[in-house]
Amino acid sequence: MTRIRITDEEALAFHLEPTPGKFEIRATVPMTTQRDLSLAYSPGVAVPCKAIAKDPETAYDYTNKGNLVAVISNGTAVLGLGNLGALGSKPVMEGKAVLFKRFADVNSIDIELDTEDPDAFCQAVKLMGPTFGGINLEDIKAPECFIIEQRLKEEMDIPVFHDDQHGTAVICAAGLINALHLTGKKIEDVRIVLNGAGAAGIACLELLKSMGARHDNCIMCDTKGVIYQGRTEGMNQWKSAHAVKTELRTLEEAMKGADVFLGVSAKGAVTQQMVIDMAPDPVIFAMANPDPEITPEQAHEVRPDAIVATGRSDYPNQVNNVLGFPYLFRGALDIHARAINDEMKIACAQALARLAREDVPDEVALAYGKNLTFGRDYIIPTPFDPRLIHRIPPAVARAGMDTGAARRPIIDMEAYELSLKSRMDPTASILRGLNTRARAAQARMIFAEGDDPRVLRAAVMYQRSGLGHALVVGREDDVKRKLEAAGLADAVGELEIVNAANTSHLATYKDFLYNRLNRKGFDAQDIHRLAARDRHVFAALMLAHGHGDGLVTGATRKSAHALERICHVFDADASHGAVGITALLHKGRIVLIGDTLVHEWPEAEDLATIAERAAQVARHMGLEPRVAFVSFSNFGYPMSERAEKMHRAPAVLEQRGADFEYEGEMTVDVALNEKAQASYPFSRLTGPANILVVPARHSASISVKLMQEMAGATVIGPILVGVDKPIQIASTVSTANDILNMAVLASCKIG
Ligand SMILES: NC(=O)C1=CN([C@@H]2O[C@H](COP(=O)(O)OP(=O)(O)OC[C@H]3O[C@@H](n4cnc5c(N)ncnc54)[C@H](OP(=O)(O)O)[C@@H]3O)[C@@H](O)[C@H]2O)C=CC1
Ligand SMILES: CC(=O)C(=O)O
Ligand SMILES: [Mg+2]
Repeated sequence: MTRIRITDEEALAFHLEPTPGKFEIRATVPMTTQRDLSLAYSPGVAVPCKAIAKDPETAYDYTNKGNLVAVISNGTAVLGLGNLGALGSKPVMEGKAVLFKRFADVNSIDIELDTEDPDAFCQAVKLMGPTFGGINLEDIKAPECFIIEQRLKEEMDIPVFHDDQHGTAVICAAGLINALHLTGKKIEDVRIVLNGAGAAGIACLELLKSMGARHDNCIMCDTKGVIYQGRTEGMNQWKSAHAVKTELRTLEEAMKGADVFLGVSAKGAVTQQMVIDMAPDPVIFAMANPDPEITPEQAHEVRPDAIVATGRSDYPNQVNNVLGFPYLFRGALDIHARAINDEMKIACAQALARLAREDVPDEVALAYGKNLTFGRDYIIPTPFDPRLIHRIPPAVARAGMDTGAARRPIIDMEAYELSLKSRMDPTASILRGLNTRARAAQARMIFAEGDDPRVLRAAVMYQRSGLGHALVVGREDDVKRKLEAAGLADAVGELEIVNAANTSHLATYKDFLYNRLNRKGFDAQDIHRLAARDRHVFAALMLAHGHGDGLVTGATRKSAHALERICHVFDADASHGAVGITALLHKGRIVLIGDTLVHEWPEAEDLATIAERAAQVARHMGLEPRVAFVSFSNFGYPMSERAEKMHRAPAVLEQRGADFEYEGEMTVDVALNEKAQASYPFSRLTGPANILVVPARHSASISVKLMQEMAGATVIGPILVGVDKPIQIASTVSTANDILNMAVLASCKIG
């Protein structure tokens, strides 16, 4: 697996841009008119207030309570970094909140409480109860976390769940079920050593014991070594419950002959010698974050037979509570649960373990960049597995209903599973799939505008994300200076800087260009100027000669200018069938619009070509194309000279025998809205269109920019399609991330 390298600067920039932090709040109701205001606020709001006061259960209907979880910490055990204080924990808590949203569509807000006093903490959380459907406690150190959770559970009527305890325990149990399955060992027989007797450690051991692990077979260690019966130093009642009668005193001694090591302690707590001393087929879950007790490389170096997992995303087998808390809460919220009980946790662990043993669908393999099959390097589902959202919450909800935790049981489980499937944003998986394909392609990407800091940052990201090799066209001293100014001084040696002065191919490039342009009014002097001084042309020449696999340009000059320069080297104009397609991503929907780049005023034949090219892009993105030729009229009414070509384009596609759905002409609402479509039952579209072919470039540009500015849609493109080699043209307002996206598209050869 390619390890993704990130620098401290990148981590800070990620948190700083586009706005400080990781999320914001959006209204789900219209707030534009006087009427909206009267309904959302005074006087309309009085009606649900009175209804809730009369019947508190209706809060789940009239407020966001039922899908809102608080992530609450006091920052006393932030990951494995120790006590960083309430404010110091905020980035982790914001992170948990966005994970809730991303993976299970649970709205979540982080709350950092500035107290280490359990009484004050409980009092604050308890008072917040009415606001939330659930409370996720996070990164509170032991033993206070046990006292806090216990008390809040008793005093609150919504699920209170300490993620570091139970989230971790559930995932650890799921992973262990499968690791033991692979090694043929039984939980009743294995010798388990657990390092870290805190929140995570105590909960892990408790859950494993409830699943059959034998007390005498489990040795728990902390900073003072083995927790044995009679030990007095650094003890508390929760540790005492796991003390065993033993002569062992150190972790080193305990590891001799152990079958399983579970680490929820600190970086580097395990040595290679300890791993050497373990029993055959040892299971090692080094779960400390961000750095594990021992790295998989170190463990495998001395024990190739080990099954190793960590808490990190950049190694196989990620045993991290991110696989649990989003889905546990999703299931609990959907039954308006009073609590998340042990049965719900065990159901979650078993469902996760089962899922990992099943056949992995292609889309997961695509997102992960390799085929995953149940085995030593795949004992637990990956966080990006799209099946998690519709497989885990139903298991949790069912267990909650069976054990009396549900306030509002789910009647139709099948419908519930379907609703879970449609909750998640399909655009995310498309973007992820493209990234994975790019990573597999390992393309040498030419970034033509090495004098622009955004381009340089994109090139560095491209290379450091393991997408391939970045070739930057620019002057060495200039690139170096700009990288240093961007805080990326260490990237200077990583990028390959290319220019007319340091290439050995300039003469070949000039000959090629001369042959293409000598009858278009360009003399030798013009050719030299273009090849040696114009970076768009130089970069295109590199690409044409195979000195790179793809090209990104257009961040510093208008796209029309960049395209005109590229046309000197490639047949990238309308007459050769080149087309620009822009993807709009908004509210979980993807719509492609064309032509946004090449054809100024396409005729019916050109419109058919645009549809074909767009269909090609859609299929590359994993979408089944449905094309609508859009205008201001529907199927010939009102008649207009301007709409006529849109009316004729479908017939052209029919003649060409197009193998995708297309229809027109129609208005945009009929194209995109199923209900509006129902008025035209003869239409050949079987659902809302995902490709809009518009009458001209101005209407394309207006539509895209309107969606971007008014609706906040994500825009990818224009994607240049129909040229021999992958070339993508960014725009002058592109961010470094947009430019990186263009490089990914070029790398996937979408175009
Ligand atoms: N992968 C995952 O999903 C999760 C991983 N974790 C990781 O687990 C670790 C502990 O978290 P948490 O339980 O919340 O923290 P706590 O502060 O509650 O507990 C930490 C425990 O680890 C022990 N410890 C610390 N350093 C060492 C060491 N070098 N050797 C032996 N024991 C040690 C402490 O011992 P003592 O009692 O003597 O002070 C204490 O018992 C962190 O690294 C965290 O990132 C936590 C939750 C989820
Ligand atoms: C993953 C997690 O919650 C932790 O390391 O604390
Ligand atoms: Mg945590």
